[in-house]
Amino acid sequence: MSPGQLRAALRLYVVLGSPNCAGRDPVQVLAAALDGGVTMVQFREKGPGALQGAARRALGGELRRLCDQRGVPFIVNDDVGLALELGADGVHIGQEDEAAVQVRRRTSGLIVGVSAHNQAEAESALAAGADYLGVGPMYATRTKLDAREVQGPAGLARMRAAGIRAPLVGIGGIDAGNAAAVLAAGADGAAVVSAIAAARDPRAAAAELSRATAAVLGAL
Ligand SMILES: C=C1C=NC(C(F)(F)F)=NC1=N
Repeated sequence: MSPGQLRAALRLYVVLGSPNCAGRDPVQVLAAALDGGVTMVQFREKGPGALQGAARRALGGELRRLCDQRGVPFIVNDDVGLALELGADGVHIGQEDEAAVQVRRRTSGLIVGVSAHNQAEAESALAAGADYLGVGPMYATRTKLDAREVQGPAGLARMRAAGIRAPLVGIGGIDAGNAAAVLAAGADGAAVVSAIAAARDPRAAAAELSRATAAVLGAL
């Protein structure tokens, strides 16, 4: 996938696992989100109640198949072995995870995304071979229990001003009401968890976010 294709894929990036789906079947929630127009998917089975072992692998396989059917890139969070086992299109790792350079070596050809909270982390991740950066938290987040301090879209704008040209996606507390500011700050897309996965109507929530992100990118 070229950097240009990756930028387009990052426009509306849903990140989810069973703990984020408000008790609903994550497969049904993802199918609805895909119908609503999400452009990339991250399987992040983490936090209280997360599946482990065979159940985790089975859910990952079902979500992978859904994305395959829709031609949407499927990324696995943290677990490189699971990403390889599921034939994922990529992996997303945090600063505390296996260094991007090791991951790059083990996953030749896969998309490698890395979380970055500041310029130094962004530069080291890109030097290690990251294909895109997840920058946040943009706003107060309901999902990540150990989130770093909220930096807002300004934090992402600072990275662009400092010369970071790589594909960037903002994450943390993003919904249809505040997504535009993240893209206007220079992000290629918005990564969304609860605003879609916990929505009463995930398809409608994804469609509203898809319109919001397309409108800003179209206007830039
Ligand atoms: C901790 C994370 C930070 N950023 C991202 C994403 F936005 F998708 F790149 N995903 C994560 N799991």
